[in-house]
Amino acid sequence: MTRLVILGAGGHGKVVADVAQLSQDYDKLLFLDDAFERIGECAGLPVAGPLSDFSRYINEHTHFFVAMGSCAGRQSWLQQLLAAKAQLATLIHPTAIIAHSVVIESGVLICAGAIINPDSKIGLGVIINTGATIDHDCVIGAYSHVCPGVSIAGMVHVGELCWLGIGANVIQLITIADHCTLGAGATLIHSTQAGQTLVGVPARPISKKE
Ligand SMILES: CC(=O)SCCNC(=O)CCNC(=O)[C@H](O)C(C)(C)COP(=O)(O)OP(=O)(O)OC[C@H]1O[C@@H](n2cnc3c(N)ncnc32)[C@H](O)[C@@H]1OP(=O)(O)O
Repeated sequence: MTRLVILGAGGHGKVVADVAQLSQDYDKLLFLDDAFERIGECAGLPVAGPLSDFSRYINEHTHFFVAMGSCAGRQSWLQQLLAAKAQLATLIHPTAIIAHSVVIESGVLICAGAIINPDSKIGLGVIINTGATIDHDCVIGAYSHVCPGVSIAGMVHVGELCWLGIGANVIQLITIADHCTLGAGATLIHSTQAGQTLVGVPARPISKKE
């Protein structure tokens, strides 16, 4: 028997549970969430306790998955799981199309209809969301979230903890530095500096709210 413990029982958790069930790799699934008493169940599965309970479930037959849309939240809980030597799952929807040479690290979710072309690398804890396309020779840095419908051209390097908003486009050979946010629908045609938020077509930086 292999069990999957999903950390986070929100909307993203439902998507994660659905992909896990379609994989048929798991006999038993359950959620942990700090709002477990209020939520009770998610996608018909039990929400058994708070996130910090994860260590109670660690054994050789249990995998863990962090189902949090927040890049920082995924980073924090994945680091705690790795420190506790928990086994991390990688979940890939059966309709995703992934070239053989693609390297995918652990804790990654690849959603329905995503396409990843040859020699791309997908880092720890990354989300490649519904219908996103990553072309050849790209690197997606750890904990980044490529939102639904994003199109990334060839040889693009995305840093860690980046959030590429729904429907954004990135032309070839761009480097997106760590901690950048690309707004919904943006088209990025120049490389970025760390921590920038960029919006529009072509994408330009906006200042962050205090
Ligand atoms: C399955 C899922 O649900 S995955 C989640 C998918 N969600 C997304 O992709 C959301 C992406 N987020 C966005 O696009 C956000 O608007 C952000 C992060 C870029 C900016 O958010 P905030 O920091 O709150 O900025 P705020 O809303 O105050 O806007 C600041 C300015 O940028 C403009 N702006 C914000 N987002 C965009 C955008 N996507 N395109 C163009 N302009 C934008 C605003 O109109 C505003 O302009 P103004 O100062 O002239 O009025």
